[in-house]
Amino acid sequence: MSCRNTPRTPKNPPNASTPKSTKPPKRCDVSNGSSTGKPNTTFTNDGRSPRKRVHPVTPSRDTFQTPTAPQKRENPQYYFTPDCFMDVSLNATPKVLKKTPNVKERGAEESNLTVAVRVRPMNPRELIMPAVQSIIEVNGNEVTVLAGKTADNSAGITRGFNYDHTFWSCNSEHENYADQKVIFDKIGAPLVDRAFEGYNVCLFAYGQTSSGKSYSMMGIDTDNSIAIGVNSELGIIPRFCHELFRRIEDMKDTTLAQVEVSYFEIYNEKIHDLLSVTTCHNTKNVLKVREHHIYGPHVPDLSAHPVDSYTALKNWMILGNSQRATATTGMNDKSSRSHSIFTIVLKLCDRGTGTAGQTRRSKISLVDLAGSERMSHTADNGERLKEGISINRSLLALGKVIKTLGNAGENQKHVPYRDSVLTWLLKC
Ligand SMILES: Nc1ncnc2c1ncn2[C@@H]1O[C@H](COP(=O)(O)OP(=O)(O)OP(=O)(O)O)[C@@H](O)[C@H]1O
Repeated sequence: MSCRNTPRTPKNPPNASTPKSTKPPKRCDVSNGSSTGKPNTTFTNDGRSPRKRVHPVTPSRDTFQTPTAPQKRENPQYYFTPDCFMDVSLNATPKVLKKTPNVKERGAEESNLTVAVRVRPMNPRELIMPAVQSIIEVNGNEVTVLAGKTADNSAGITRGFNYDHTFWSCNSEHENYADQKVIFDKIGAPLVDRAFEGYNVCLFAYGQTSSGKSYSMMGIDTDNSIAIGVNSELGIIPRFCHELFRRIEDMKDTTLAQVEVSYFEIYNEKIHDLLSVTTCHNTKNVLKVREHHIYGPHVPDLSAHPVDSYTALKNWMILGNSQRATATTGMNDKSSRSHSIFTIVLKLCDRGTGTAGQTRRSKISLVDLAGSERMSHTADNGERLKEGISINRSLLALGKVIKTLGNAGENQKHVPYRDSVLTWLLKC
């Protein structure tokens, strides 16, 4: 589908199949993984608590039209609202929204925020370091850190932390070993469900540098095949996209679906479009964030690309990954030097017998954050140092925002979203 504020850059990259227009609604989840024998965390917010505003989809920018839509065109608010902020169609509001109990009534397990921790195996660098051993243990949903453990296993201090999910990925012989498929099934698949119900979802990976965030989110494409089953190293994002199109195929007789993707990075507090076909590798255009008076911060000039198959989407994903800023640091041979945000907009319309069916729209944000780092371990030259400072500063801002939201209570304090581009954009 076409977006008023989103210039339609040239079609799909080489090999991409013919695009189809589509624009979706939203839902939100977050996830992060761990590394270095240390846990990486994954937060998921399935947006089960309805996104504040629910309103009909505007016909001028949506292929799917509702009978009442033409009236909305006369309202300037609808004219200038970016497509990415078009929430769930009023008529198609999922029933679960209406049934959502208030916070006091529901248990923690029904929270719309899920946090998972994954423990990765030690890497070759850690394995050859003298006297290095794992200090993490996972039991059920608890992670235990043996903070004072010594080489001879003498007494130490232990600390336990509980999460919604914990994953042990250190040795494949372990009975609870969690591979990429297990991670997706537990963390990613429920978000696909929510997205098809019309919620916005956001999943992000958070952790220190080299903890395995990119591995968990994107994984490794070992055989360049579109078949997920034969490629065990693929991460949550490709699996999510594959599952999305599998379900669309299953429901094609009853539901018309449109999918659109965007991919951008925040590098040194600047936004770069990773899917811009006009971008030269070393001269990326810097995009601006704009604050919409109703729908909040957005990136008006970000390109959005309609896709009609997993193959087409994968071509965009490969292009975006190739343009992402990475570098070798003292901690990671291919360290992400930017936060990347892969966005899918899914729009579903029931094939009704009448003139127009009901529309559900969901925005899916899959975020691979850059890792926090100690300058003494990673920063070996001026550029890395500058990147590291920027990364740490924005992660600090993210921490402050999460903390403020968590402590907000009834006396909601000022939430410092504007302290970094990342938190400003994630505000919506
Ligand atoms: N669960 C895992 N199983 C096997 N290897 C892993 C796993 N997690 C991470 N790795 C490996 O560890 C290394 C570092 O992982 P990755 O690059 O994903 O870390 P990162 O957290 O994204 O780092 P940065 O923040 O610096 O970008 C990679 O070589 C990756 O293949």
